[in-house]
Amino acid sequence: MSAVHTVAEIRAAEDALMARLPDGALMQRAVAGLVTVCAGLLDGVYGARVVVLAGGGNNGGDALWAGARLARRGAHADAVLLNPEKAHAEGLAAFRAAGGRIVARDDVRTALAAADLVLDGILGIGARGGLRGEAAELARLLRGGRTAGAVVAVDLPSGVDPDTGETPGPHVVADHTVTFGTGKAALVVDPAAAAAGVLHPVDIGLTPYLPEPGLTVLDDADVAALLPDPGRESDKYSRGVVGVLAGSGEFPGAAVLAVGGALHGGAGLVRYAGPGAVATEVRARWPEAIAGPSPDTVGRVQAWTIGSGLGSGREADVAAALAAGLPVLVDADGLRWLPDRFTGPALLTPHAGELARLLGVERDEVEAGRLHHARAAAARWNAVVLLKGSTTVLASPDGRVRVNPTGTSALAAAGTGDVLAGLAGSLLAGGLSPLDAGSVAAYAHGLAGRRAAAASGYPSAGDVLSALPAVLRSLRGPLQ
Ligand SMILES: NC(=O)C1=CN([C@@H]2O[C@H](COP(=O)(O)OP(=O)(O)OC[C@H]3O[C@@H](n4cnc5c(N)ncnc54)[C@H](OP(=O)(O)O)[C@@H]3O)[C@@H](O)[C@H]2O)[C@@H](O)CC1
Ligand SMILES: [K+]
Repeated sequence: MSAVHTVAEIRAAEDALMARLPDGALMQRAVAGLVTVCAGLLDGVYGARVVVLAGGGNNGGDALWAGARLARRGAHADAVLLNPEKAHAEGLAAFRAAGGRIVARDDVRTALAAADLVLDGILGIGARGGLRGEAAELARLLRGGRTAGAVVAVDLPSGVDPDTGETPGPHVVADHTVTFGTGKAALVVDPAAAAAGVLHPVDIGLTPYLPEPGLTVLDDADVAALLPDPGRESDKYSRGVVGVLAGSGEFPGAAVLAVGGALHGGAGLVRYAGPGAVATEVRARWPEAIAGPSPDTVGRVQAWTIGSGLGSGREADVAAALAAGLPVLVDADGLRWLPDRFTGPALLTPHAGELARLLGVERDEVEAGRLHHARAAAARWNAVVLLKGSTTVLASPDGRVRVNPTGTSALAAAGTGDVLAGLAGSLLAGGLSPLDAGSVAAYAHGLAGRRAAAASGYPSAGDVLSALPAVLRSLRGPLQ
């Protein structure tokens, strides 16, 4: 599991750690990690051209110290000082002593054009708002492809908002980000995360001083530990029975895909509720599913998945499924008929457009502030909100957040959301909490998307579904 902390938490931990260390020692740990990554990216440090962009804070200090160390190893190091009066004094002295040169304003373009590596030390966790003035102009130059070399962001791409993942204005777009101590929301939540490139975490000894993280990113081992493990003694009922209320005459395929996702998510039994013609299609594809015309008639379940392809005029069916008071997942068309507030375990799985409609804002606003809007909806409906899209975000009403790291553009295809809804509903029926069910489902779904994309250029939702069993098997091992 990787952890993400807020700037306030990082500052408090740094203060506690620095109190036990000699002056400057923490920065030197950060710089050592930064130099190692830079050296690895260069085709030899000796003779390489390195340009340091240094702002007036400690982020600029890191970059200047790193430039100094690379210069000592034979690199040609140039620095652009954005705020010369405030430049980090020790870092600048070390840079000069190592032979580094300060670039005159008129020569910045030329220096960038010749650079093998650019170190972005304009702003780190001290950022407030997007880049302004000359810093904004530099970021534009970098984005305009004025440098052939790699852009390496120090701690964060300058100008992104560390705690929200928002990009309030001009910012650097990096090829790599070397980040210190712990993760930041900006490195895992779009749109900021898209500016970070490849992440290189550097341990500076902060972990013992940091609190439990409010935001986490799961890995394979976390997901394996969370996946329900049916014992040898279990039967189909103890593994969980999931009800799927999905599909319509207009969208029968949504029901087929959602039931397919549910069948592969570990539940022992899937009960489908929907119109006869759709039920016939569902049974033709999945003879193991049981079907009935409505939530009331289909039999007992332990969780409901509601919404994929429901179309219009299904309010009564949705109300009937919700009335059972069971753990529930609501997706797609089902989101039109939410209760005022959930009182039991609930997982909502909107994409940005659906969440925008729920909250009465524009889709662009949701895309620009994914964390904020997912949290707002979680608080408003007392439900876990899984906001789909680039960097899927899950916000729980208790304040916890998870970000899914396995997303892929392969999932941007019709029907993949139905598969996810079925899968997550199945995990709910298997006893997982909405936050665990949503994050495990998103993780496995992303891996299935990647696996399907590796096998076929542009995978369909059916391909993603077909890839799920192998993904789940590789995560949890075979059933005993
Ligand atoms: N603490 C430690 O020991 C360690 C810290 N470490 C490193 O320190 C970094 C944090 O350093 P930091 O706190 O000095 O803040 P930083 O990100 O350099 O920015 C502050 C400067 O930016 C300016 N500024 C702000 N917004 C702006 C804008 N929109 N556009 C333009 N300017 C803007 C602001 O100016 P002001 O507005 O105050 O005049 C101020 O000059 C951290 O990310 C990591 O890299 C590591 O070495 C590990 C050990
Ligand atoms: K930076």
